[in-house]
Amino acid sequence: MKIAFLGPHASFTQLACSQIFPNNELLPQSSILDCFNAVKNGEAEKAVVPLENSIEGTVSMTLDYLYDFEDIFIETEAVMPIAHHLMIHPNNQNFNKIISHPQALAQTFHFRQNHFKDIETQDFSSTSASAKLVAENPQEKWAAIANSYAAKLYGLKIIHSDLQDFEQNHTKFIVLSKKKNILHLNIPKTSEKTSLIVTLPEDHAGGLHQVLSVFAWRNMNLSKIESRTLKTGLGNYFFFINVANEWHPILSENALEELKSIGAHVKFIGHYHEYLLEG
Ligand SMILES: O=C(O)C(=O)Cc1ccccc1
Repeated sequence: MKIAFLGPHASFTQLACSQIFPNNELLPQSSILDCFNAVKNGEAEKAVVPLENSIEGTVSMTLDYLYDFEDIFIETEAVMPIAHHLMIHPNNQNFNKIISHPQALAQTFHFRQNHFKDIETQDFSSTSASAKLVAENPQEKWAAIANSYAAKLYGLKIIHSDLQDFEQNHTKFIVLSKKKNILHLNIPKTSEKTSLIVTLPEDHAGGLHQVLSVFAWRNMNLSKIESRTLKTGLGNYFFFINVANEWHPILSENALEELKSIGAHVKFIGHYHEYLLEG
């Protein structure tokens, strides 16, 4: 099976992907958008992308594409511990710029403030892309923030380890597919959930309260609700909602019916299990 992932090789997403799909053909993509498109166009059967980090929060691009793309569903969610390291080309002694994925730069903000306050930073498409760039440009005095596997693969020297600002640093990765399918893996399972994207009909007092009450009186436990801009104007949002309980078919159908009857638009994103990966 062909699996797209946010590459190049040695990204955190690849470390997650190769644990979820150990014996499959992995197709590195240069952006999260390319991962969604690879599934949409049938170039890959599934894709793995990051959704949320325990320090920095949601990867907003992933949330936006879950809203934008028709018929792309979450099949599973996998949580992996994240450790960041600062690395340079072995021919260099020092550096004048740090490059990495914006999530990695954000997760190491305090470390950088304390140790390298005046050093310029630059966002890059992934941590492994920045490690690769440092390796390919020894004439530039650049450092990358990436994982230890990237340091090894691209021949870089780690000069600071474990830069993440909080000891507990985990990222949730999701598996995308065109099928409404539950992926069963042979690794420890932590929970089961359903994801929905809800948009309210119009701005009126109690609109969100009405939506939430649909779940509340059915005793359906919500484990996440996040608002995200619809990009149609300030103050217009969609709501990404996780229902934590098992998805009881009749109760859930009724809930969806009631949501429709109050004028809310509901997009089903997936019913799936959450697994725990190794770091
Ligand atoms: O850039 C990567 O390696 C990714 O896979 C995205 C990411 C960045 C930082 C933490 C977790 C995932």
